[in-house]
Amino acid sequence: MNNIMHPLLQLQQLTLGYSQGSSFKKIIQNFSLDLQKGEIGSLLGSSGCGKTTVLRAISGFEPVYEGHIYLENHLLAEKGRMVPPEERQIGMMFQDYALFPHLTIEKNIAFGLHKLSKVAAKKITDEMLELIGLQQSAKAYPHELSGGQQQRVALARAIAPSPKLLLLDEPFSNLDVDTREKLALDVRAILKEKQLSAILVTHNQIEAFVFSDKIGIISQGQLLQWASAQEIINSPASSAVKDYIRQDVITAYQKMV
Ligand SMILES: Nc1ncnc2c1ncn2[C@@H]1O[C@H](COP(=O)(O)OP(=O)(O)OP(=O)(O)O)[C@@H](O)[C@H]1O
Repeated sequence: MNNIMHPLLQLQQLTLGYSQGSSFKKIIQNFSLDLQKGEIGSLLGSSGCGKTTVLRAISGFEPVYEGHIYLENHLLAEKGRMVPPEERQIGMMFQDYALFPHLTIEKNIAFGLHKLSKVAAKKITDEMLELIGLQQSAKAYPHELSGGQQQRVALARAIAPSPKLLLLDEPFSNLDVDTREKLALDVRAILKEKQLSAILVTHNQIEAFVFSDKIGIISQGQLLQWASAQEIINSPASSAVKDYIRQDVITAYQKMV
């Protein structure tokens, strides 16, 4: 089956928002994008523009008021219909690691594998430990690792159950600048090695540019452009996009490619 004809994720004409008493506050409007299998996307925008709301609708924690969400052509959400989060096969990784402090690193990674046999879970856990380069820390506890190492464990735990899509909500933002850029590149390499599709939410332009195949620029609940970094630099969809992307980000990106 042709991936181009059937994107992994389709967001079609979404309206998202929150009920406030008897009224409805629209946060996201007319929001559409396609993510292909194996593609890494970012949603980039200033605080409060609605990035997390989109991620929460994809993961199944917020309802859709208009439009449709499809994953591998299966309808996940439309008005009045929500496939529960645990049935979506979508992995998640957040900024606050959310590791279990009383469990060792290997037990944290194996947490989502409880339906598998012990042998099968151990095989995947070992593979994940190798993927993130922390085999030596299997028996350690989270507090014994650095912030960057803890985020690697959070990544391993999120991808161990082989989700169809990984959602990352500002996963690098608690880390210092050097660590975050290196980790963003390491995580990208790991996702590419596993051919995993992902969407990152960030307000950090450099992070979005180095991490993603496609960048979605959101302003005031609207998707201004969904395109590769190079397309956004060469052909910004509007003056708002052109004004939004900082020159130092373009310079840094062009040095890297
Ligand atoms: N449960 C809620 N009820 C009402 N309004 C909400 C709720 N959650 C978020 N909002 C509002 O929706 C808007 C978008 O929030 P969202 O968290 O999606 O933005 P964001 O772009 O991810 O911001 P940030 O980068 O600061 O995390 C904000 O104005 C926020 O106040």
